[in-house]
Amino acid sequence: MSQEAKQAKPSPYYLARSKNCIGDGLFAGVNFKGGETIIALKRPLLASLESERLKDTCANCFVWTEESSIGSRLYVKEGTTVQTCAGCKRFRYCSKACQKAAWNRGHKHECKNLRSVSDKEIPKAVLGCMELLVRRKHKLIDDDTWVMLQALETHIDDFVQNGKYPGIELMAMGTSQFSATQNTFTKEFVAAMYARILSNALTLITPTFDPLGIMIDPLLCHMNHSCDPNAYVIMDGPQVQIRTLKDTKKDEEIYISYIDPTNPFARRQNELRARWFFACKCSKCQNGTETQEDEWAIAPKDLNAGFKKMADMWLDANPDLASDPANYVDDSTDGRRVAALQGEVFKLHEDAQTADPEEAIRHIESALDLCRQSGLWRIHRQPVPALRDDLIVNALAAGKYELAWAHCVKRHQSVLPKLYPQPYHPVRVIQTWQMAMLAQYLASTGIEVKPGVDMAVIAGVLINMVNEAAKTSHGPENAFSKSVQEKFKEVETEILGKFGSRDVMDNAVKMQEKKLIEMGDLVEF
Ligand SMILES: C[S@@+](CC[C@H](N)C(=O)[O-])C[C@H]1O[C@@H](n2cnc3c(N)ncnc32)[C@H](O)[C@@H]1O
Repeated sequence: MSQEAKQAKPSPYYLARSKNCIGDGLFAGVNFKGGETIIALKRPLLASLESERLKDTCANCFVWTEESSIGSRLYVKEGTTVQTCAGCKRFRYCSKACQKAAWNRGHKHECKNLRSVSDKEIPKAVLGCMELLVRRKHKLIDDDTWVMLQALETHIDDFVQNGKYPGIELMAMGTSQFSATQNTFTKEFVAAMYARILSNALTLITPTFDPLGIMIDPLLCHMNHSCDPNAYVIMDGPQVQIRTLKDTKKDEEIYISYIDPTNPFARRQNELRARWFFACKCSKCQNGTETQEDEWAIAPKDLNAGFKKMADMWLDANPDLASDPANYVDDSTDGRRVAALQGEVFKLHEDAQTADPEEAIRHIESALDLCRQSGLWRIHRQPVPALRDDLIVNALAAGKYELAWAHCVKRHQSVLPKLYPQPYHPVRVIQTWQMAMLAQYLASTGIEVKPGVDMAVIAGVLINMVNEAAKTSHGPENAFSKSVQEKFKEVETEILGKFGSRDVMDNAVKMQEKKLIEMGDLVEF
Protein backbone atom coordinates (compact mmCIF):
# COMPACT_ATOMS: atom_id res chain seq x y z
CA MET A 1 0.00 0.00 0.00
CA SER A 2 1.35 3.45 -0.91
CA GLN A 3 2.27 5.97 1.78
CA GLU A 4 -0.61 8.27 0.70
CA ALA A 5 -3.15 5.48 0.82
CA LYS A 6 -2.06 4.67 4.36
CA GLN A 7 -2.70 8.23 5.50
CA ALA A 8 -6.18 8.63 6.92
CA LYS A 9 -8.46 11.09 5.12
CA PRO A 10 -8.66 14.29 7.23
CA SER A 11 -11.93 14.71 9.10
CA PRO A 12 -14.03 17.51 7.54
CA TYR A 13 -14.65 19.02 10.98
CA TYR A 14 -13.46 18.95 14.58
CA LEU A 15 -14.44 20.36 17.98
CA ALA A 16 -12.15 22.78 19.83
CA ARG A 17 -12.17 25.73 22.20
CA SER A 18 -13.73 28.71 20.43
CA LYS A 19 -11.61 31.85 20.19
CA ASN A 20 -14.53 34.27 20.02
CA CYS A 21 -17.40 32.51 21.78
CA ILE A 22 -18.21 31.05 25.18
CA GLY A 23 -17.14 27.38 25.40
CA ASP A 24 -16.34 25.09 22.48
CA GLY A 25 -17.16 25.35 18.80
CA LEU A 26 -17.01 23.38 15.56
CA PHE A 27 -14.14 23.96 13.11
CA ALA A 28 -13.54 23.13 9.45
CA GLY A 29 -11.04 20.28 9.11
CA VAL A 30 -10.51 20.95 5.38
CA ASN A 31 -11.12 23.81 2.92
CA PHE A 32 -14.72 24.16 1.72
CA LYS A 33 -16.28 26.04 -1.16
CA GLY A 34 -19.67 27.70 -0.63
CA GLY A 35 -22.56 25.22 -0.99
CA GLU A 36 -20.72 22.09 0.19
CA THR A 37 -21.65 19.61 2.90
CA ILE A 38 -19.65 19.77 6.10
CA ILE A 39 -21.69 17.32 8.18
CA ALA A 40 -24.37 14.81 7.14
CA LEU A 41 -26.19 12.90 9.89
CA LYS A 42 -28.86 10.23 9.41
CA ARG A 43 -30.72 11.74 12.35
CA PRO A 44 -29.95 13.99 15.33
CA LEU A 45 -29.60 12.34 18.73
CA LEU A 46 -33.01 13.65 19.74
CA ALA A 47 -35.90 15.46 18.09
CA SER A 48 -39.08 16.54 19.82
CA LEU A 49 -42.16 17.83 18.01
CA GLU A 50 -44.22 20.91 18.96
CA SER A 51 -47.59 20.04 20.54
CA GLU A 52 -49.43 21.18 17.39
CA ARG A 53 -47.18 19.10 15.14
CA LEU A 54 -47.61 15.95 17.27
CA LYS A 55 -51.11 15.76 15.76
CA ASP A 56 -50.12 15.78 12.10
CA THR A 57 -46.46 14.78 11.89
CA CYS A 58 -44.75 11.38 12.02
CA ALA A 59 -42.71 11.24 15.22
CA ASN A 60 -40.07 9.14 13.50
CA CYS A 61 -39.49 10.48 9.97
CA PHE A 62 -41.07 13.92 10.60
CA VAL A 63 -43.20 13.84 7.48
CA TRP A 64 -45.76 16.60 8.00
CA THR A 65 -49.14 15.52 6.67
CA GLU A 66 -51.08 18.76 7.16
CA GLU A 67 -51.83 20.90 4.09
CA SER A 68 -49.78 24.08 4.00
CA SER A 69 -49.49 27.13 1.75
CA ILE A 70 -49.21 26.70 -2.01
CA GLY A 71 -46.66 24.10 -3.05
CA SER A 72 -44.39 24.45 -0.04
CA ARG A 73 -44.51 20.70 0.59
CA LEU A 74 -44.60 19.23 -2.86
CA TYR A 75 -42.06 16.64 -1.74
CA VAL A 76 -44.56 14.87 0.59
CA LYS A 77 -46.14 11.78 -1.04
CA GLU A 78 -49.84 12.31 -1.68
CA GLY A 79 -52.14 10.46 0.72
CA THR A 80 -49.61 10.33 3.58
CA THR A 81 -51.38 10.10 6.95
CA VAL A 82 -50.36 9.41 10.55
CA GLN A 83 -51.82 6.92 13.08
CA THR A 84 -51.73 7.40 16.86
CA CYS A 85 -49.65 5.04 19.01
CA ALA A 86 -52.29 2.89 20.78
CA GLY A 87 -50.15 2.83 23.94
CA CYS A 88 -49.20 6.41 24.78
CA LYS A 89 -51.84 8.07 22.57
CA ARG A 90 -49.41 10.94 22.05
CA PHE A 91 -47.05 10.13 19.19
CA ARG A 92 -48.22 9.43 15.66
CA TYR A 93 -46.46 7.51 12.89
CA CYS A 94 -46.87 7.37 9.11
CA SER A 95 -46.06 3.63 8.85
CA LYS A 96 -45.44 0.47 10.85
CA ALA A 97 -41.74 0.77 9.94
CA CYS A 98 -41.56 4.24 11.50
CA GLN A 99 -43.41 3.05 14.62
CA LYS A 100 -41.01 0.12 14.97
CA ALA A 101 -37.92 2.30 14.55
CA ALA A 102 -39.13 4.73 17.24
CA TRP A 103 -40.08 1.83 19.51
CA ASN A 104 -36.59 0.36 19.29
CA ARG A 105 -34.91 3.73 19.67
CA GLY A 106 -36.45 4.00 23.15
CA HIS A 107 -40.20 4.53 22.98
CA LYS A 108 -40.78 1.02 24.36
CA HIS A 109 -39.36 2.22 27.68
CA GLU A 110 -41.55 5.33 27.97
CA CYS A 111 -44.81 4.38 26.20
CA LYS A 112 -46.53 3.04 29.35
CA ASN A 113 -45.47 5.97 31.53
CA LEU A 114 -46.69 8.43 28.93
CA ARG A 115 -50.08 6.72 28.79
CA SER A 116 -50.82 7.75 32.39
CA VAL A 117 -50.43 11.41 31.38
CA SER A 118 -52.00 11.15 27.92
CA ASP A 119 -54.51 13.91 28.81
CA LYS A 120 -51.74 16.39 29.73
CA GLU A 121 -50.07 18.81 27.37
CA ILE A 122 -46.32 18.33 27.85
CA PRO A 123 -43.88 20.95 26.48
CA LYS A 124 -41.52 19.73 23.75
CA ALA A 125 -38.41 20.39 25.90
CA VAL A 126 -39.84 18.22 28.71
CA LEU A 127 -40.79 15.42 26.29
CA GLY A 128 -37.32 15.61 24.77
CA CYS A 129 -35.61 15.57 28.15
CA MET A 130 -37.71 12.55 29.22
CA GLU A 131 -36.69 10.67 26.10
CA LEU A 132 -33.00 11.40 26.66
CA LEU A 133 -33.12 10.21 30.28
CA VAL A 134 -35.07 7.06 29.44
CA ARG A 135 -32.76 6.15 26.59
CA ARG A 136 -29.66 6.66 28.73
CA LYS A 137 -31.17 4.69 31.63
CA HIS A 138 -31.71 1.76 29.26
CA LYS A 139 -28.20 2.09 27.75
CA LEU A 140 -29.52 3.26 24.38
CA ILE A 141 -27.16 6.26 24.40
CA ASP A 142 -23.46 5.36 24.51
CA ASP A 143 -20.93 6.82 26.95
CA ASP A 144 -19.08 8.98 24.40
CA THR A 145 -22.27 10.64 23.18
CA TRP A 146 -23.46 11.14 26.77
CA VAL A 147 -20.15 12.76 27.79
CA MET A 148 -20.21 15.04 24.73
CA LEU A 149 -23.75 16.09 25.60
CA GLN A 150 -22.70 16.99 29.15
CA ALA A 151 -19.97 19.21 27.69
CA LEU A 152 -22.59 21.66 26.39
CA GLU A 153 -23.13 24.80 28.48
CA THR A 154 -26.13 24.71 30.86
CA HIS A 155 -26.18 28.47 31.58
CA ILE A 156 -27.68 27.68 34.97
CA ASP A 157 -26.15 30.81 36.56
CA ASP A 158 -27.78 32.91 33.84
CA PHE A 159 -31.15 31.22 34.42
CA VAL A 160 -30.78 31.91 38.16
CA GLN A 161 -30.03 35.53 37.36
CA ASN A 162 -32.96 36.03 34.97
CA GLY A 163 -35.34 34.38 37.48
CA LYS A 164 -36.17 31.39 35.27
CA TYR A 165 -34.38 28.74 37.36
CA PRO A 166 -37.32 27.91 39.69
CA GLY A 167 -39.42 27.16 36.56
CA ILE A 168 -36.63 24.89 35.28
CA GLU A 169 -36.55 22.99 38.59
CA LEU A 170 -40.30 22.52 38.40
CA MET A 171 -40.15 21.19 34.84
CA ALA A 172 -37.24 18.92 35.83
CA MET A 173 -39.36 17.44 38.64
CA GLY A 174 -42.14 16.62 36.18
CA THR A 175 -39.57 15.19 33.75
CA SER A 176 -38.18 12.81 36.41
CA GLN A 177 -41.62 11.72 37.50
CA PHE A 178 -43.14 11.15 34.02
CA SER A 179 -40.06 9.28 32.84
CA ALA A 180 -39.74 7.19 36.03
CA THR A 181 -36.03 7.94 36.24
CA GLN A 182 -35.95 9.39 39.79
CA ASN A 183 -33.79 6.52 41.00
CA THR A 184 -31.29 6.88 38.18
CA PHE A 185 -30.64 10.66 37.95
CA THR A 186 -30.54 13.27 40.72
CA LYS A 187 -32.87 16.24 40.50
CA GLU A 188 -29.88 18.58 39.99
CA PHE A 189 -28.73 16.43 37.09
CA VAL A 190 -32.17 16.54 35.45
CA ALA A 191 -32.44 20.32 35.97
CA ALA A 192 -29.04 20.76 34.31
CA MET A 193 -30.10 18.55 31.39
CA TYR A 194 -33.32 20.49 30.98
CA ALA A 195 -31.43 23.81 31.08
CA ARG A 196 -28.99 22.39 28.52
CA ILE A 197 -31.87 21.59 26.18
CA LEU A 198 -33.27 25.12 26.55
CA SER A 199 -29.98 26.81 25.77
CA ASN A 200 -28.71 24.49 23.04
CA ALA A 201 -31.66 23.15 21.03
CA LEU A 202 -31.78 23.77 17.30
CA THR A 203 -35.04 24.06 15.40
CA LEU A 204 -36.31 20.88 13.76
CA ILE A 205 -37.44 21.90 10.26
CA THR A 206 -38.86 20.56 7.03
CA PRO A 207 -36.81 20.94 3.81
CA THR A 208 -38.82 24.14 3.19
CA PHE A 209 -37.96 25.53 6.64
CA ASP A 210 -41.34 25.06 8.31
CA PRO A 211 -40.57 24.68 12.04
CA LEU A 212 -41.65 21.34 13.53
CA GLY A 213 -40.03 21.30 16.98
CA ILE A 214 -36.57 21.11 18.48
CA MET A 215 -33.55 18.87 18.10
CA ILE A 216 -30.53 18.17 20.25
CA ASP A 217 -27.33 16.63 19.04
CA PRO A 218 -24.00 16.87 20.83
CA LEU A 219 -22.12 17.59 17.61
CA LEU A 220 -24.58 19.98 15.94
CA CYS A 221 -25.30 21.86 19.17
CA HIS A 222 -21.63 22.76 19.46
CA MET A 223 -21.96 25.18 16.57
CA ASN A 224 -21.72 28.77 17.71
CA HIS A 225 -23.58 31.74 16.33
CA SER A 226 -22.63 34.54 13.95
CA CYS A 227 -24.91 37.20 12.41
CA ASP A 228 -22.74 36.71 9.31
CA PRO A 229 -22.73 32.89 9.28
CA ASN A 230 -20.65 30.72 6.98
CA ALA A 231 -22.99 27.72 7.30
CA TYR A 232 -26.63 26.68 7.70
CA VAL A 233 -28.71 23.68 8.71
CA ILE A 234 -30.82 21.87 6.13
CA MET A 235 -33.06 18.88 6.79
CA ASP A 236 -34.73 16.11 4.84
CA GLY A 237 -37.00 14.15 7.17
CA PRO A 238 -34.71 13.12 10.03
CA GLN A 239 -31.52 13.68 8.00
CA VAL A 240 -29.53 16.79 8.88
CA GLN A 241 -26.87 18.49 6.84
CA ILE A 242 -24.63 21.40 7.71
CA ARG A 243 -23.74 23.15 4.45
CA THR A 244 -21.45 26.08 3.77
CA LEU A 245 -22.86 29.43 2.77
CA LYS A 246 -19.45 30.70 1.68
CA ASP A 247 -15.91 29.52 1.09
CA THR A 248 -14.48 28.41 4.43
CA LYS A 249 -10.82 27.64 5.04
CA LYS A 250 -9.44 24.75 7.08
CA ASP A 251 -9.37 25.62 10.82
CA GLU A 252 -11.94 28.44 10.46
CA GLU A 253 -14.79 28.17 12.95
CA ILE A 254 -18.16 27.08 11.52
CA TYR A 255 -20.95 29.45 12.48
CA ILE A 256 -24.67 29.20 11.91
CA SER A 257 -27.17 31.94 12.77
CA TYR A 258 -29.49 31.31 15.73
CA ILE A 259 -31.69 34.29 14.83
CA ASP A 260 -32.79 36.31 11.84
CA PRO A 261 -29.46 38.03 11.05
CA THR A 262 -31.15 40.61 8.84
CA ASN A 263 -32.48 42.49 11.90
CA PRO A 264 -30.84 45.74 13.07
CA PHE A 265 -27.90 45.56 15.51
CA ALA A 266 -29.82 46.42 18.73
CA ARG A 267 -32.53 43.85 18.03
CA ARG A 268 -30.01 41.09 17.28
CA GLN A 269 -27.98 41.81 20.39
CA ASN A 270 -31.10 41.92 22.53
CA GLU A 271 -32.44 38.60 21.25
CA LEU A 272 -29.10 36.79 21.64
CA ARG A 273 -28.55 38.15 25.15
CA ALA A 274 -32.05 37.24 26.31
CA ARG A 275 -32.20 33.75 24.86
CA TRP A 276 -28.55 32.58 24.71
CA PHE A 277 -26.85 34.84 27.27
CA PHE A 278 -24.11 36.40 25.20
CA ALA A 279 -23.16 39.71 23.65
CA CYS A 280 -22.45 38.89 20.02
CA LYS A 281 -19.08 40.09 18.74
CA CYS A 282 -19.30 38.49 15.29
CA SER A 283 -17.84 40.24 12.24
CA LYS A 284 -21.18 41.94 11.53
CA CYS A 285 -21.75 43.06 15.14
CA GLN A 286 -18.22 44.44 15.31
CA ASN A 287 -19.39 47.04 12.79
CA GLY A 288 -22.22 48.00 15.14
CA THR A 289 -24.84 50.05 13.32
CA GLU A 290 -22.57 50.67 10.32
CA THR A 291 -24.08 47.88 8.21
CA GLN A 292 -26.96 47.70 5.73
CA GLU A 293 -29.22 46.24 8.46
CA ASP A 294 -29.17 49.62 10.22
CA GLU A 295 -29.30 51.92 7.18
CA TRP A 296 -32.12 54.46 7.30
CA ALA A 297 -33.33 56.00 4.05
CA ILE A 298 -32.99 59.51 5.52
CA ALA A 299 -31.05 60.85 8.51
CA PRO A 300 -33.26 60.74 11.66
CA LYS A 301 -32.92 64.52 11.96
CA ASP A 302 -34.62 64.90 8.55
CA LEU A 303 -37.80 63.14 9.64
CA ASN A 304 -40.75 65.36 8.69
CA ALA A 305 -42.47 67.52 11.32
CA GLY A 306 -45.66 65.43 11.37
CA PHE A 307 -43.80 62.23 12.22
CA LYS A 308 -41.61 64.02 14.80
CA LYS A 309 -44.79 65.17 16.51
CA MET A 310 -46.31 61.68 16.38
CA ALA A 311 -43.16 60.13 17.88
CA ASP A 312 -43.11 62.78 20.65
CA MET A 313 -46.70 61.89 21.52
CA TRP A 314 -45.86 58.20 21.78
CA LEU A 315 -42.81 59.02 23.90
CA ASP A 316 -44.90 61.19 26.25
CA ALA A 317 -47.30 58.29 26.72
CA ASN A 318 -44.51 55.70 27.07
CA PRO A 319 -41.01 57.13 27.71
CA ASP A 320 -39.55 53.59 27.90
CA LEU A 321 -40.23 53.08 24.20
CA ALA A 322 -36.89 54.65 23.22
CA SER A 323 -34.81 52.89 25.87
CA ASP A 324 -36.14 49.39 25.05
CA PRO A 325 -32.87 47.59 24.15
CA ALA A 326 -34.51 46.03 21.09
CA ASN A 327 -35.32 49.44 19.56
CA TYR A 328 -32.56 51.61 20.98
CA VAL A 329 -30.92 54.00 18.50
CA ASP A 330 -29.15 56.69 20.59
CA ASP A 331 -29.94 59.21 23.34
CA SER A 332 -30.42 62.25 21.08
CA THR A 333 -33.94 63.60 20.60
CA ASP A 334 -33.94 62.40 17.00
CA GLY A 335 -32.57 58.99 17.99
CA ARG A 336 -35.32 58.59 20.60
CA ARG A 337 -38.00 59.56 18.08
CA VAL A 338 -36.79 57.07 15.52
CA ALA A 339 -36.57 54.35 18.20
CA ALA A 340 -40.21 55.07 19.14
CA LEU A 341 -41.33 54.76 15.50
CA GLN A 342 -39.33 51.57 15.13
CA GLY A 343 -40.89 50.16 18.30
CA GLU A 344 -44.37 50.93 16.99
CA VAL A 345 -43.73 49.23 13.64
CA PHE A 346 -42.33 46.08 15.30
CA LYS A 347 -45.33 46.10 17.66
CA LEU A 348 -47.74 46.25 14.69
CA HIS A 349 -45.87 43.28 13.25
CA GLU A 350 -46.39 41.35 16.50
CA ASP A 351 -50.10 42.25 16.41
CA ALA A 352 -50.24 40.76 12.93
CA GLN A 353 -49.40 37.29 14.29
CA THR A 354 -53.05 36.33 14.39
CA ALA A 355 -54.96 33.40 12.94
CA ASP A 356 -57.30 35.65 10.95
CA PRO A 357 -55.57 36.47 7.64
CA GLU A 358 -57.77 39.52 6.90
CA GLU A 359 -56.97 41.03 10.29
CA ALA A 360 -53.27 40.21 9.88
CA ILE A 361 -53.26 41.93 6.47
CA ARG A 362 -54.78 45.09 8.03
CA HIS A 363 -52.05 45.26 10.71
CA ILE A 364 -49.30 44.58 8.18
CA GLU A 365 -50.55 47.16 5.70
CA SER A 366 -50.75 49.85 8.38
CA ALA A 367 -47.20 49.01 9.52
CA LEU A 368 -45.94 49.17 5.91
CA ASP A 369 -47.77 52.49 5.41
CA LEU A 370 -46.08 53.90 8.50
CA CYS A 371 -42.66 52.83 7.20
CA ARG A 372 -43.28 54.23 3.73
CA GLN A 373 -44.88 57.52 4.78
CA SER A 374 -42.20 58.29 7.35
CA GLY A 375 -39.62 58.01 4.57
CA LEU A 376 -37.25 56.38 7.10
CA TRP A 377 -37.27 52.78 5.97
CA ARG A 378 -35.39 51.29 3.09
CA ILE A 379 -37.12 48.36 1.45
CA HIS A 380 -34.55 45.94 2.92
CA ARG A 381 -34.54 47.32 6.47
CA GLN A 382 -36.43 45.15 8.97
CA PRO A 383 -39.23 44.80 9.74
CA VAL A 384 -40.23 45.76 6.16
CA PRO A 385 -39.01 42.44 4.61
CA ALA A 386 -40.58 40.40 7.44
CA LEU A 387 -43.85 42.33 7.08
CA ARG A 388 -43.85 41.59 3.36
CA ASP A 389 -43.19 37.87 3.97
CA ASP A 390 -46.16 37.71 6.33
CA LEU A 391 -48.30 39.75 3.96
CA ILE A 392 -47.64 37.17 1.23
CA VAL A 393 -48.51 34.24 3.53
CA ASN A 394 -51.72 35.91 4.73
CA ALA A 395 -52.74 37.08 1.26
CA LEU A 396 -52.40 33.47 0.06
CA ALA A 397 -54.49 32.26 3.01
CA ALA A 398 -57.14 34.89 2.26
CA GLY A 399 -57.23 33.99 -1.45
CA LYS A 400 -55.83 37.42 -2.45
CA TYR A 401 -53.52 35.93 -5.04
CA GLU A 402 -52.83 39.08 -7.04
CA LEU A 403 -51.80 40.95 -3.88
CA ALA A 404 -49.51 38.04 -2.92
CA TRP A 405 -48.05 38.03 -6.43
CA ALA A 406 -47.30 41.78 -6.48
CA HIS A 407 -45.36 41.46 -3.21
CA CYS A 408 -43.60 38.27 -4.35
CA VAL A 409 -42.24 40.13 -7.39
CA LYS A 410 -41.13 43.09 -5.27
CA ARG A 411 -39.38 40.76 -2.84
CA HIS A 412 -37.79 38.74 -5.61
CA GLN A 413 -36.33 41.77 -7.35
CA SER A 414 -35.53 44.24 -4.63
CA VAL A 415 -35.18 42.39 -1.35
CA LEU A 416 -33.82 38.85 -1.76
CA PRO A 417 -30.62 39.75 -3.67
CA LYS A 418 -29.82 42.42 -1.08
CA LEU A 419 -30.46 40.33 2.04
CA TYR A 420 -29.24 37.01 0.67
CA PRO A 421 -26.55 37.67 -1.95
CA GLN A 422 -25.83 34.00 -2.71
CA PRO A 423 -28.35 32.70 -5.32
CA TYR A 424 -28.26 29.40 -3.40
CA HIS A 425 -29.03 30.99 -0.05
CA PRO A 426 -31.75 28.62 1.28
CA VAL A 427 -34.15 31.43 2.25
CA ARG A 428 -33.87 32.90 -1.24
CA VAL A 429 -34.44 29.49 -2.81
CA ILE A 430 -37.52 28.66 -0.72
CA GLN A 431 -39.10 32.08 -1.26
CA THR A 432 -38.49 31.86 -5.01
CA TRP A 433 -40.15 28.44 -4.93
CA GLN A 434 -43.18 29.89 -3.16
CA MET A 435 -43.36 32.53 -5.91
CA ALA A 436 -43.01 29.90 -8.66
CA MET A 437 -45.88 27.87 -7.24
CA LEU A 438 -48.04 30.99 -7.04
CA ALA A 439 -47.20 31.81 -10.68
CA GLN A 440 -48.29 28.29 -11.63
CA TYR A 441 -51.52 28.69 -9.74
CA LEU A 442 -52.25 32.07 -11.37
CA ALA A 443 -51.55 30.50 -14.78
CA SER A 444 -54.14 27.81 -14.03
CA THR A 445 -56.80 30.43 -13.15
CA GLY A 446 -56.22 32.46 -16.31
CA ILE A 447 -56.12 35.72 -14.29
CA GLU A 448 -54.34 38.36 -16.38
CA VAL A 449 -51.96 40.01 -13.93
CA LYS A 450 -50.68 42.44 -16.58
CA PRO A 451 -51.27 42.59 -20.36
CA GLY A 452 -48.92 40.33 -22.29
CA VAL A 453 -47.85 38.33 -19.27
CA ASP A 454 -47.76 34.54 -19.71
CA MET A 455 -47.77 33.20 -16.16
CA ALA A 456 -47.11 29.61 -17.24
CA VAL A 457 -43.81 30.67 -18.84
CA ILE A 458 -42.92 32.84 -15.85
CA ALA A 459 -43.58 29.87 -13.56
CA GLY A 460 -41.23 27.83 -15.78
CA VAL A 461 -38.52 30.51 -15.53
CA LEU A 462 -38.79 30.54 -11.72
CA ILE A 463 -38.90 26.75 -11.38
CA ASN A 464 -35.78 26.55 -13.55
CA MET A 465 -34.06 29.04 -11.23
CA VAL A 466 -34.99 27.01 -8.13
CA ASN A 467 -34.00 23.76 -9.84
CA GLU A 468 -30.48 25.06 -10.44
CA ALA A 469 -30.07 26.67 -7.00
CA ALA A 470 -31.53 23.78 -4.97
CA LYS A 471 -28.72 21.44 -6.09
CA THR A 472 -26.40 23.68 -4.06
CA SER A 473 -28.70 24.98 -1.31
CA HIS A 474 -30.16 21.59 -0.41
CA GLY A 475 -27.89 19.18 -2.27
CA PRO A 476 -29.09 17.04 -5.22
CA GLU A 477 -30.26 14.16 -3.00
CA ASN A 478 -32.63 16.21 -0.82
CA ALA A 479 -36.32 15.36 -1.33
CA PHE A 480 -37.04 19.03 -2.05
CA SER A 481 -34.42 19.19 -4.84
CA LYS A 482 -35.77 15.98 -6.36
CA SER A 483 -39.36 17.28 -6.36
CA VAL A 484 -38.25 20.54 -7.93
CA GLN A 485 -36.38 18.66 -10.62
CA GLU A 486 -39.44 16.55 -11.40
CA LYS A 487 -41.61 19.64 -11.52
CA PHE A 488 -39.12 21.34 -13.85
CA LYS A 489 -39.15 18.42 -16.30
CA GLU A 490 -42.95 18.38 -16.29
CA VAL A 491 -43.23 22.13 -16.87
CA GLU A 492 -40.53 22.19 -19.54
CA THR A 493 -42.31 19.46 -21.52
CA GLU A 494 -45.60 21.32 -21.20
CA ILE A 495 -44.17 24.65 -22.36
CA LEU A 496 -42.20 23.05 -25.18
CA GLY A 497 -45.43 21.36 -26.31
CA LYS A 498 -47.21 24.70 -26.30
CA PHE A 499 -44.58 26.52 -28.39
CA GLY A 500 -43.71 23.63 -30.70
CA SER A 501 -39.94 24.21 -30.86
CA ARG A 502 -37.05 25.10 -28.54
CA ASP A 503 -36.27 28.32 -30.49
CA VAL A 504 -39.80 29.66 -30.19
CA MET A 505 -39.84 28.66 -26.52
CA ASP A 506 -36.51 30.39 -25.82
CA ASN A 507 -37.81 33.61 -27.39
CA ALA A 508 -40.97 33.46 -25.29
CA VAL A 509 -38.86 32.88 -22.18
CA LYS A 510 -36.71 35.94 -22.97
CA MET A 511 -39.81 38.09 -23.46
CA GLN A 512 -41.43 36.88 -20.24
CA GLU A 513 -38.23 37.48 -18.28
CA LYS A 514 -38.55 41.14 -19.33
CA LYS A 515 -42.22 41.16 -18.30
CA LEU A 516 -41.25 39.77 -14.92
CA ILE A 517 -38.84 42.66 -14.36
CA GLU A 518 -41.53 45.16 -15.42
CA MET A 519 -43.91 43.71 -12.81
CA GLY A 520 -41.55 44.93 -10.07
CA ASP A 521 -43.62 48.13 -10.01
CA LEU A 522 -46.94 46.41 -9.22
CA VAL A 523 -46.39 47.72 -5.67
CA GLU A 524 -44.41 50.84 -4.92
CA PHE A 525 -42.99 49.85 -1.51
C1 LIG B 1 -25.64 25.96 21.11
S1 LIG B 1 -24.43 26.42 22.22
C2 LIG B 1 -22.98 26.39 21.30
C3 LIG B 1 -21.91 25.59 21.99
C4 LIG B 1 -21.26 26.26 23.16
N1 LIG B 1 -20.16 27.11 22.72
C5 LIG B 1 -20.77 25.25 24.17
O1 LIG B 1 -19.56 25.02 24.28
O2 LIG B 1 -21.62 24.65 24.84
C6 LIG B 1 -24.89 28.07 22.48
C7 LIG B 1 -24.04 28.81 23.48
O3 LIG B 1 -22.73 29.03 22.93
C8 LIG B 1 -22.24 30.32 23.26
N2 LIG B 1 -22.15 31.12 22.03
C9 LIG B 1 -22.66 30.81 20.82
N3 LIG B 1 -22.38 31.75 19.91
C10 LIG B 1 -21.69 32.71 20.56
C11 LIG B 1 -21.13 33.96 20.15
N4 LIG B 1 -21.24 34.42 18.90
N5 LIG B 1 -20.48 34.69 21.09
C12 LIG B 1 -20.36 34.25 22.36
N6 LIG B 1 -20.86 33.07 22.79
C13 LIG B 1 -21.52 32.31 21.91
C14 LIG B 1 -23.27 30.91 24.22
O4 LIG B 1 -22.90 30.57 25.52
C15 LIG B 1 -24.55 30.21 23.83
O5 LIG B 1 -25.52 30.18 24.82
